[in-house]
Amino acid sequence: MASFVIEGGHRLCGEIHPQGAKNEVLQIICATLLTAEEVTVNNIPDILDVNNLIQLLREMGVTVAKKGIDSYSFKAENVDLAYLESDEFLKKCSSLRGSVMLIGPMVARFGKALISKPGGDKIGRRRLDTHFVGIQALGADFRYDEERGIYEITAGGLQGNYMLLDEASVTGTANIVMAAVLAKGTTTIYNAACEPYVQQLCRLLNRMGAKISGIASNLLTIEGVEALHGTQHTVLPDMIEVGSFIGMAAMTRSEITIKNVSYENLGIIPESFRRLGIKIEQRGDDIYVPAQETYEIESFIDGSIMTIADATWPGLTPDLLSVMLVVATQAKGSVLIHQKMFESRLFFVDKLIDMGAQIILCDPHRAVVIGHNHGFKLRGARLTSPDIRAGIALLIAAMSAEGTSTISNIEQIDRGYQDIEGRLNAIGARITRI
Ligand SMILES: CC(=O)N[C@H]1[C@@H](OP(=O)(O)OP(=O)(O)OC[C@H]2O[C@@H](n3ccc(=O)[nH]c3=O)[C@H](O)[C@@H]2O)O[C@H](CO)[C@@H](O)[C@@H]1O
Ligand SMILES: C=C(OP(=O)(O)O)C(=O)O
Repeated sequence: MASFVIEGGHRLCGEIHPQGAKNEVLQIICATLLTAEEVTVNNIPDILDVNNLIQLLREMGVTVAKKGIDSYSFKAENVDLAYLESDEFLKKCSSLRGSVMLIGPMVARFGKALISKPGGDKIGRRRLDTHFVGIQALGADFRYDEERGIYEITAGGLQGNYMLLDEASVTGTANIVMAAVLAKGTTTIYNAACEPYVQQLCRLLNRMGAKISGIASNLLTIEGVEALHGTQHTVLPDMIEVGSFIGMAAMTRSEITIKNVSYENLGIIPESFRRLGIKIEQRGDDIYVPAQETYEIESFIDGSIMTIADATWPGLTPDLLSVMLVVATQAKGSVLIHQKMFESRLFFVDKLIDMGAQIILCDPHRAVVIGHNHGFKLRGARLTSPDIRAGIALLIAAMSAEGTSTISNIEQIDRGYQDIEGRLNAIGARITRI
């Protein structure tokens, strides 16, 4: 298990480039299974979750070629269906949340998918009902094999249908869309998730020959087609990384420029940081964050205390709440952070409290943060990274703290952030991997 040793108190200065979006690329890579032709994907981040998924596809028989520094081509001409039954495949799926999105394409193209309970962050219950109910609505049979602990989905041929999802699940919507593109007839998905990840998937599928309309809304209509063909795709910048860098700049009182952020795809993220009092300037497609000695959390118009809560898109992504919480610890004022979606994502605040932050954890979903307004610096500490976003939030806390901190279990951070210490050290951080 690797660790980061962080010397706190150094300001950052300069430009930083966000990597390609993890949650988009996981969908896109799975979608390449929908055709026997070559699909080239650009701007793929070099991170653990993505590399594991690429490796999994290779082992499934997909021809994967590295075309450039961040470009790969995928050709799923000879998929080894027997491998998909093997314990080895199922074990690998269980360590990777993104593997759940193999179901849609596999059922659509080969009529069968097996999957073990997918991995990912341990941040509370993460049910898969939406995925299975949606694919069942297209005519697939679904069975849970208790002995092997696996889900088995089979279909003689999928048939388009109307469905109203019980929740706007991101990966669930992706799975159903990928199944529906090759189904007979028309599928309508109401209460579909419409995060940029899903939008990008739909655009890719349309370039492959699919007929999807309603992209960016919560009502998707998919006219099934006989087959899909090869194409090219470029992954958007990772909006969670962009948000993480905004928070990092504010917390360390640094002046940085985040390059090529695809501003139009950031939704409410910039405004949410502005509500914490952080100044952000859009400069073309870059975000400039000036050095700020202080930032003051806004109140609501009626004077009541600000709440920052997650919601499905175009609401605020839950993946940035840990970062916003940490940033609030040095703001002027108070804020209620309300993590509605996940049940166990706020427990890392105990570590921030040990570092000197003023936080009241009201319940597993809500924490009140009373900012220090930089009047008191957090203290360096020995920390461990419980999940990817708490990990980056703790890294931010450590970078702003007095003294040296150690963060263990940084594999959690590596799941989603490419060479994070290299990129941050290049603009002034002092982070060592041991
Ligand atoms: C690989 C990937 O893409 N992971 C992302 C994806 O996970 P994932 O697709 O697994 O998450 P879901 O969208 O299915 O749901 C996330 C959580 O929110 C709850 N929920 C969801 C929708 C809703 O309307 N109400 C509700 O309460 C679910 O029960 C679940 O606990 O989306 C999450 C929500 O943006 C992000 O945190 C994850 O980073
Ligand atoms: C929760 C996340 O990832 P995963 O869905 O892969 O666990 C995340 O990216 O914040």
